Amino acid sequence: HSIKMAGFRDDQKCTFPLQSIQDVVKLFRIELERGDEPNLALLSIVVGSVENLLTCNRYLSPRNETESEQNVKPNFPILELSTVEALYCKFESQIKGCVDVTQYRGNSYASRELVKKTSDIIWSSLTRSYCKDRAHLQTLYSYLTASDLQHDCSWLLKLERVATQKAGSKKDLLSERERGSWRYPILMATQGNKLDCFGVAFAVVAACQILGYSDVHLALSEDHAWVIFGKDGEETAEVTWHGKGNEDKRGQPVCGPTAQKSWLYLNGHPVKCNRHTEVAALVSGINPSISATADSKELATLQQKLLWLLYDQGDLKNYPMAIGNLGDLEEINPTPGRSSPIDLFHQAIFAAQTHYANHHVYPYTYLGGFFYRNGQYKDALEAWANAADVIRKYNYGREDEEIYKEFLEIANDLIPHLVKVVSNQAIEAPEKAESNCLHDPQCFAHLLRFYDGLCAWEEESSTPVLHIGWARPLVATISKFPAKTRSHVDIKISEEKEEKVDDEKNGSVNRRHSHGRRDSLQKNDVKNEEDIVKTKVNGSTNVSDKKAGK
Ligand SMILES: CC1(C)CN=C(N2CCN(c3ncnc4sc(CCF)cc34)CC2)S1
Repeated sequence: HSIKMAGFRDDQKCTFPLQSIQDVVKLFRIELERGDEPNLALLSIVVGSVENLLTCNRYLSPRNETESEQNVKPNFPILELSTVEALYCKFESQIKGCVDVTQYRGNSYASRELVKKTSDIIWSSLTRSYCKDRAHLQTLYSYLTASDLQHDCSWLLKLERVATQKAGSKKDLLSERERGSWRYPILMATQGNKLDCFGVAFAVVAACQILGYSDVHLALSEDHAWVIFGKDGEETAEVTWHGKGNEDKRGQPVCGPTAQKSWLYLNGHPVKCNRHTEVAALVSGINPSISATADSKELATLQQKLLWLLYDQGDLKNYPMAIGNLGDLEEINPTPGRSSPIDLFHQAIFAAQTHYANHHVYPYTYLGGFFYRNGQYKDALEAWANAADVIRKYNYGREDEEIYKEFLEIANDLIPHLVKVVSNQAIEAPEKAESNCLHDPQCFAHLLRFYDGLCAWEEESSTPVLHIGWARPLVATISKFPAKTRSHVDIKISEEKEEKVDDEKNGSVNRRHSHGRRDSLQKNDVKNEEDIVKTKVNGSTNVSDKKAGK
């Protein structure tokens, strides 16, 4: 008897075996367009299998045997239904085997105990020690199989190669399909569950979906993931670890002072996923990298097509990072007739401004990075200044290292390089001096606003941000702007009552004051009104006579 197909419907089964990018896109389309929820575990296993075959197991398929590893270009592996079903069944029986839902019967919403129990099952089954920030550990495929299988599998390959040589002719070469079905019992035999921190959170949500809890959803910040559940998704729970050397807080709600002011938790503005946004997170997490220098073109194309599918369904509207990922992919390989990278990055910014009160940094660093790579340096400086206008709303904490590194690289690597390039341009092409960044007061104004945001981030923070390592590049950068340019920047000192604009209470309306600068009070929650000396930093190109020393 064939194994009862574990909950796979005919319309899912009919797309197998998956042999091309189109086949995978078709399976996702079926899952996303049907009335019922898309099956997160199924899609994660499929994506993980394809990613593994296209990036890790390159030498496993016969096509690669003859050619050298480097120039091999398998167009696409064959993914059998039996392989996917076997892994799905393994996950389903593990979850259902460990959670006795009868003790949670009655309340249709998940309880904190259930979420914690599900997290414990995933957590306790992970391999003891492994490199947590390795690539390709984000899907259930990685959790249900072992990447060290390849080493176990080498004897299998030697055996086959010997068998093939003995057989002599090609016809005896086992087809991928025959070998595939033959080989997977080895897949099943080897334990070795590995997941990265995002993968654990995703696995918990996929497990809760299998247990029938449609209220358990993924919550995503720019560097962490947790779950929301209960009526209206009001409850939160940590289900995974974050960073290195931090005690995990699994089972605890996301709240309290750390969550309020730290960038890691986005001050109450995380992406709260539904099932479609969870599929978008899974697709965003596809990692095409084969090595530090090579990417799988097929996998990048698959990711791009799946993101456009989700985009067209409206599933990226409240997910700025996914739109940003699509913008990066479009820069590398533009899809005819589709939005340009810059349009996509602006859509990501709009999404962050609309849904998350402009509390996300990455939409601006996606845009800034694009302008930087394309030599549009003034626009890059403006985007980075806008990124700094976001981070000023937060207090820097010890778990915010990722965004600290992001700003460190911009300030101490990208901007100094940018300034070096434009100062060489000014020397090589003096006739173009007028359009040169170093002669444009607005560029200098963007630079000052960038650093002002970092200073405001540091104020009231438990941990300092800037130190001497920042000062040297800053001095070098400022000194490249001629005094004439610097003098054109109007720095108006205006004495005025600052009414306090509280991000939280006023729906975090980002009020601009009369002189157009973000109120740094927003994050200080100053209760009583104070005389605040506000400065205006705005590059005005019109030279006031006295300023020009006339
Ligand atoms: C402008 C950039 C430096 C380029 N890539 C960036 N990212 C790549 C993709 N990233 C992401 N893309 C989609 N969804 C998520 S959820 C998440 C937190 C861990 F769960 C990260 C992340 C993280 C940010 S930011």
